[in-house]
Amino acid sequence: MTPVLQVRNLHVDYETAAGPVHAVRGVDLDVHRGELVGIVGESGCGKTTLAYAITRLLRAPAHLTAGSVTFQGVHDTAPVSVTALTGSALRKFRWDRMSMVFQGAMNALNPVQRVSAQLQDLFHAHRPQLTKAERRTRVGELLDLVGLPERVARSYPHQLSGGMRQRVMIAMALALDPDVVVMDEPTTALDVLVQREILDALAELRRRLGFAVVFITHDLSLLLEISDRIAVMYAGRVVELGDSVKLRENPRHPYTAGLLNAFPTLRSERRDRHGIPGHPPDLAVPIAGCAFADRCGFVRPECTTTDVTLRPVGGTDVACHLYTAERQEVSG
Ligand SMILES: Nc1ncnc2c1ncn2[C@@H]1O[C@H](COP(=O)(O)OP(=O)(O)OP(=O)(O)O)[C@@H](O)[C@H]1O
Repeated sequence: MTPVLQVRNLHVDYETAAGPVHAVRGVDLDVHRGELVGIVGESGCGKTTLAYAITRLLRAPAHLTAGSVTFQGVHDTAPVSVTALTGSALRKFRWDRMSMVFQGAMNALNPVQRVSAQLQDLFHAHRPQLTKAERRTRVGELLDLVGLPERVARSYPHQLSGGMRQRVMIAMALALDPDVVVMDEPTTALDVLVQREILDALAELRRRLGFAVVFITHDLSLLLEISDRIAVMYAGRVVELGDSVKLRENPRHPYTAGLLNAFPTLRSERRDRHGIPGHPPDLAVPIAGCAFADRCGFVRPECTTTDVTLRPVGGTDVACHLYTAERQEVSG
C-alpha cells in the first residue's frame, strides 16, 4: 500500500553568520496509514527541524536545501507534493490533511480567548460552509472525543491544567480529521500520570479514527511502548529504522544499542544505566564518514573516512559499516 507520507533525501540548513549548520542531512522515511512512527535521538540531532520541514513550518534562518515530502491520504487519487505547496493550497493542506502538536503547544493557546472560540476559528477557516450552530456542535463532539467535559469550551486556557490544555491541542489537531498528526514532545512538559492518560487517549483515538502519527521524543523507553516503528536519529540522519519490537530485542546500530542501555524500560530489570560517552558532532563542520565514529566502540578504519547510508539488515534498515563489512565477508 502507498505510504501516506514519503520523505526523501531531506536536507535542512540553518544559515548562520559563521556558515551553514547542517541540521538535517538526508532523511528518508515512509509513514504508512494508521501507523505510529517514533523518531528518537539526543537533543540537537535534528528531530524538531525534521518535523518543521515535514509540516512546511520552517522559517529563516532554516532552509530546505534538498529533498521532497510526498503525501497521499485516503481521499487522494494522486500524490500531493508537500514541498511544492504554496499559498492557500498549503494553508488548506495544513490542519486538514496533516496537523501538528508541538513542544509546549499547550502554551500556544490564545490566553484571552475561550477554548470554544479557538476551536470554532479552525472550523470557520477550513469549513466555511458550517453554520454557527454546527460549529458549536462540532466543538462539543471534539472535546468529548479527547475526554474533556463540556464546560471546558467556556473556559479560558489559564483555567485549565496543563494536561487539559494539551488535550485541547490534540482536539485541535484532530478537528478536521487529518491523515497524519506530527507530534513533537507532546507530553514532555506533563507529569508522568497525566502523560500516561494522554498517551492512552491517543492510542484509543488512533484505533477509532485511523490517523497516522509521527511522534518525536528523546525518550526511547516511551517510544518502545507506543510505536509500531522507530527511526533513530543521530547528527541529522536516521541511522536505524525498524519495527519497535525488533529494535528493542536486536538493536543493530551501536548508537541504538547505546540509547537502549541509557534508558530503563518498564519491563527491564533494575541495573546501572550508562549514558553514551562523548558528544554529538558540530553540525556546522562537514562530517567525513559516520558521524557516530568517534563515540563508537566498534569503530573501523572506514568509519572515519567513508559515508554510510541506510541499508536493509535482517528486516531493519541500518546505516553502519559493521554490516557493510559483514556483507562483503559473507559474499566474498
Ligand atoms: N536558529 C538556529 N540557528 C542555528 N542552528 C540551529 C538553530 N536552531 C537549531 N539549530 C541547530 O540545528 C540542530 C538541530 O536542532 P533541533 O532543534 O532540530 O534538534 P532536536 O533533536 O529537536 O533537539 P531538542 O530535542 O533539543 O529539541 C542543532 O545542532 C541545533 O543547534
